[in-house]
Amino acid sequence: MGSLTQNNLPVIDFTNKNLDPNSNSWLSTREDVVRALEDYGCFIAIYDKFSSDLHQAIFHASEELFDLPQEIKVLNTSDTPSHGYVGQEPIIPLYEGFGVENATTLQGVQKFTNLLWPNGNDTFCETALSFSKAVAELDQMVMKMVSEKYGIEKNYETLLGSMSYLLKLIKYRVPRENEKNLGIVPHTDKSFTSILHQHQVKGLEIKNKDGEWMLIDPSPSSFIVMAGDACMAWTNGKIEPAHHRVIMSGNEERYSLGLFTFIRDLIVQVPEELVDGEHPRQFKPFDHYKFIHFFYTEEGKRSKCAIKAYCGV
Ligand SMILES: O=C(O)CCC(=O)C(=O)O
Ligand SMILES: [Fe+2]
Repeated sequence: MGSLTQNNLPVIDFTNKNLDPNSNSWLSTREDVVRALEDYGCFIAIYDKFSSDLHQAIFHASEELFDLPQEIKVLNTSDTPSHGYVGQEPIIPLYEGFGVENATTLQGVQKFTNLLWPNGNDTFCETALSFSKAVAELDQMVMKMVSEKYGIEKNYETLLGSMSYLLKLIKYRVPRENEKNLGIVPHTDKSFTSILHQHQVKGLEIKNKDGEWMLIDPSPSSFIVMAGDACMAWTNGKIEPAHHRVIMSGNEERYSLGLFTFIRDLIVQVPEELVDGEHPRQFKPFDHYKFIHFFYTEEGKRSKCAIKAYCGV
């Protein structure tokens, strides 16, 4: 168990297992999950909770979305920076993304759908909702394992009550002549956790322990589970987020999806269980959405590690 790797990144199988809490497979998977997150800040989950039909359907829906005219696309706005439509940004000209807030609720997805398709789009709505729910289930399983291992389940349950889910649908176009092939600059996610899913075209690279960039192969049952900056603060630095980037190669446009979790309307604190003489508190209590706003200030963008700059002790 846990010995499988892809380009040196751990691969953890969540399929065909009895993953009831306290079962043997739950406990052994829990060990693998925590080790992977502590060592790499991420892992590749093999997860077949949804069918390959859903995989096809969600990317089909995504193509349809990106084909909308620009004046419709920009209707996808948000009070939170980068949670709405982002496109034609000078530092990442190949990148285009939509944000669906509250994506695990019918209300959230419907709000998005009704905005972009005034006559409705039930297929998009159903597909995006099923996808978000299935991926959120994986996220909750992973973080329950982490919280059990650290003895902070109660604290996690409180966070869970305030969790909000952002679905991002992302497209990278092919670079034009004389344009760089950088899809997205190296970064760590500002989320609590992120789960990425790719469609056919490679491009996602994750930095491993040795500082090498690992290219992650797409597959309909592969999901990249990553810790975000907020998870580092919550775990008092036990789990550090992975640096990742997208590099385009070849002549095909690339589609990807991400489900990002954020904690809304609750001050996040390092659990007492993770603080002792040997492990002093490294982060002050913080508001996750205020942290995101901070990240998009000049000071936030300039900082080497935004979460430490924002609430590090
Ligand atoms: O497109 C991808 O695979 C990565 C996207 C990403 O890193 C992000 O949106 O934060
Ligand atoms: Fe990212």
